[in-house]
Amino acid sequence: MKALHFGAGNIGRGFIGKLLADAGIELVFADVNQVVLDALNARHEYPVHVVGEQAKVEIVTGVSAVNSTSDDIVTLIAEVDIVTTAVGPQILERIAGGVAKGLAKRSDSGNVRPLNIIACENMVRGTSQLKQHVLNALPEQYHAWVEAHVGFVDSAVDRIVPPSEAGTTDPLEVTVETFSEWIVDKTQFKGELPNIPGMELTDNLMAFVERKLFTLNTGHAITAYLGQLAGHATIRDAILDEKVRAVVQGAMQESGAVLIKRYGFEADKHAAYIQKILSRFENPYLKDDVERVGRQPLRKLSAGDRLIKPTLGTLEYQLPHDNLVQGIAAAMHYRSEADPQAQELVALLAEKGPQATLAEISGLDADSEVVTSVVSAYNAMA
Ligand SMILES: NC(=O)c1ccc[n+]([C@@H]2O[C@H](COP(=O)([O-])OP(=O)(O)OC[C@H]3O[C@@H](n4cnc5c(N)ncnc54)[C@H](O)[C@@H]3O)[C@@H](O)[C@H]2O)c1
Ligand SMILES: O=P(O)(O)OC[C@@H](O)[C@@H](O)[C@H](O)[C@H](O)CO
Repeated sequence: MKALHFGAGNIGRGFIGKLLADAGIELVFADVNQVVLDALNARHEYPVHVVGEQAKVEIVTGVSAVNSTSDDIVTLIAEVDIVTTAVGPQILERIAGGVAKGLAKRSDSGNVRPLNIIACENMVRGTSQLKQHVLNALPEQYHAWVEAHVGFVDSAVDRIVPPSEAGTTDPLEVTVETFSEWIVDKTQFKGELPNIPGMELTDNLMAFVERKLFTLNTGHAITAYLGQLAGHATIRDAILDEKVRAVVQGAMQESGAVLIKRYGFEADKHAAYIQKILSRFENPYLKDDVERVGRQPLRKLSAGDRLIKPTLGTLEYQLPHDNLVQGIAAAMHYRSEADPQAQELVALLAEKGPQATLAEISGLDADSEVVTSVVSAYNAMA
């Protein structure tokens, strides 16, 4: 079996690529970072530091890499059995053109072996969105062939992988927590279901995607935003701050109440899931900066993402959302010189003020009660 994985970054090297390579699948990474590409092709292996009470270093072997903007992608997509991505939601549209060309070549060459494509991004049904971008880039004549031979499989992916410790000189080294979870929608595969240890199959993916994105990522983002406001540099320091922790836990519970209503989760199991997540945020072996977790605040404040979507759920079921409101207000205070979306947020706030800015980014009604509450919280935090 052969796989092409887009994105040799933290989750690509530290989780998805590792699982594929560990399963004995011949793995090629596609990326745009020349330093990483050169190192992968020079060494064909890299170390993964799995940190926890029993730390270990695992070596991923037998890997190579190609530039994601080269025609190598087209050739590879025509021949591999599985394509995965971990590039970031905003990059999916950029890789779609290469994927479309590869699918056309695969069809022209008469390769009818099933191909499955799995986007492993923090978004709801990311692979379905990638599929739409690919179809937009693919001549109509190939669409029926793609429907017949290519599975676009949605997934939920969970493992906290910050960038490697400052000070390492190895561009491939990656540090990961012990916990990991990769759940894929088994109803969307073409051909036989793959047997990849660490990949779980479900026919109820939406429940798992929303449980992960609207619990872990909701809490993570609020930890980052409130943490930065309180002067903390890392997620661990932020979550050990009792004031931050109370809001984070409260927001995960508010979001959880929506998930329990929507998906029928058992309340005590969901409460345990939240406690486990809080302990993962506290992990003393990981140094995860609030700037990584808070990155791209406009994406995180958009309608379908981890802050607004749970809040809309509380409105739908008439449930409390005071802590989510605090989290949204803190997100609007997020600042990062290195983050273009943080800069855009600052410009929008200066031009339009908090009420119109939030309405524009989130799609919420500017005159709604929830926007009024966020603006009051935002002003109080200032
Ligand atoms: N790091 C985590 O803890 C974690 C956990 C779960 C999910 N995710 C999700 O995984 C995705 C990647 O996150 P990450 O933390 O690994 O980010 P990252 O920045 O470490 O990795 C992204 C990689 O994509 C590469 N890339 C950019 N443009 C590309 C292109 N056109 N073609 C191919 N590669 C390209 C970058 O060079 C980089 O190596 C995001 O959607 C994120 O939400 C991350
Ligand atoms: O990757 P983002 O920017 O969507 O979110 C930042 C973190 O919350 C995220 O990367 C988590 O570490 C990850 O989702 C854990 O599974």
